[in-house]
Formats: sequence, structure tokens, C-alpha cells
Amino acid sequence: MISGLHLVTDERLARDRLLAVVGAAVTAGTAVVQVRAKHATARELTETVAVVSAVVSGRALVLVNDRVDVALAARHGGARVDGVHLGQEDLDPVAARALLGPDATVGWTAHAPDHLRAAHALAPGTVDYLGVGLIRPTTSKPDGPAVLGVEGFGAFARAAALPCIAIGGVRLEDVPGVMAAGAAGVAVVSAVSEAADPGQTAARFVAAIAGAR
Ligand SMILES: Cc1ncc(COP(=O)(O)OP(=O)(O)O)c(N)n1
Ligand SMILES: Cc1nc(C(=O)O)sc1CCOP(=O)(O)O
Ligand SMILES: [Mg+2]
Repeated sequence: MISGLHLVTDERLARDRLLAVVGAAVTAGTAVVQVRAKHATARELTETVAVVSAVVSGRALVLVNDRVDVALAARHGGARVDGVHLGQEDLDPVAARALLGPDATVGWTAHAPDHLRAAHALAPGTVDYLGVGLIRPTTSKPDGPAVLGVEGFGAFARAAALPCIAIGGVRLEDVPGVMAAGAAGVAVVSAVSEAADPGQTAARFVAAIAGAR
């Protein structure tokens, strides 16, 4: 189920802290854990995905950012990996769907009208959700897209035929607004990973999302 809270892992964290954050967030009801490590080698990322998947232990979906090959390799090694989140410069979602199979979850980033047109041109069932942002400026992705804000997100979500997950600088106080604007959920890096108590913070996000539905 892609609705709810998505935790995108923070590559700035040491391994132990990353796994502690993932475990606490999943225990708190996080729906999706997306393993994102832009500077890891394929082998390092495959290993991280395997240990994250072990911590998640079937309680949330596990997605791999960018790398279909890594998702397949981790599966081959016995890890439960549910799918991938792809951007506009990553592997084509049609190819990803063909490689991962009909039951996989495939997310796609969209933050411009032509991205939405491309998503709508795909056969139904190719992409499961769109990641749409930024809601606010973020330090987690310094070269990220322009800020849409809640209003811009809402316009995007209303025009989209797919569930939209709000991302980029999302704070707890943004949740009611983005949900009212049409979000199926929110994705965060910093708000949970940098929290003094990631489990409690994730629980607050989960409750705010559920309360806004
Ligand atoms: C839920 C979600 N939405 C958007 C993104 C961004 O993906 P992408 O555009 O591929 O950028 P990188 O994450 O690869 O830097 C995401 N990861 N998750
Ligand atoms: C990985 C990522 N992708 C984005 C996009 O809009 O494409 S924003 C983002 C980082 C989100 O992190 P935080 O919750 O710390 O702002
Ligand atoms: Mg990407």
C-alpha cells in the first residue's frame, strides 16, 4: 500500500543509526521505506537494501531508489524488495515494470507538466504513484527541483490520474495541507532521520496522515 508515510533513507547517516531510524519508523507505522544512497556502489547499495529489508521484515514496502539492477540483485540474494522509485533520468518505468514484474511497486518522480503527460501516456499499471515536490526548500537534495509549495502540489495532484506523494522539505505541520490538497501520502528524509526520537516523529506523521484522510 503506497498511501501513508514514506521514509526515504538518509545517506548522511552511519549504518547503525540508519537501521535504528528505519526500525523505529516502521514500528511506528511507516508504509514505505525507500533506500536511497546516491554515492554507494551497486554492491554497497545491494547490501544496504538487504539489511534494511531484514529490519523492515515485511512490515512496510521496501523500494530501491534509482536502481532496478540492485532491486533484482537483492531479491536474488533472498531479500524481500517490493520495487523501485525512479526519476526522470533513471531507467524507463516501462523497462522497470517488465524487469520487476506485475506485482512490484514502481514510483516515478514528476514535477513538471511534461512529466505528468509522460506518466499519463503509460499503460495502466506501469507506474503506481508519482513523487511530487518540492513542498519546501530542502538540504537533502541541494540540486532539487523548484519549490511547488502546497498550492503548486495541489494543482499537480488534481491534474494527476495517479496517487501523488508529496516530497521535499515536508514538515509535520505541512501534512494536513498537503493531504487536503490531494496527497496520498508524504515522503520525508530529514523530518524523521534528524529527529531526536525518530519513532515518535514517524508516529506523529502517521497519525497526521491518517487523521487527514
Ligand atoms: C517519493 C519520492 N519522490 C521523488 C523522489 C526523487 O526521485 P529522483 O527524481 O529520481 O531523485 P533522486 O531521489 O534519485 O535524487 C524520490 N526519491 N522519492
Ligand atoms: C530525495 C528527494 N527528492 C526530491 C524531489 O522533489 O525530487 S526532494 C528529496 C529530498 C527530501 O528530503 P527532505 O524530507 O529532507 O526534504
Ligand atoms: Mg533518481
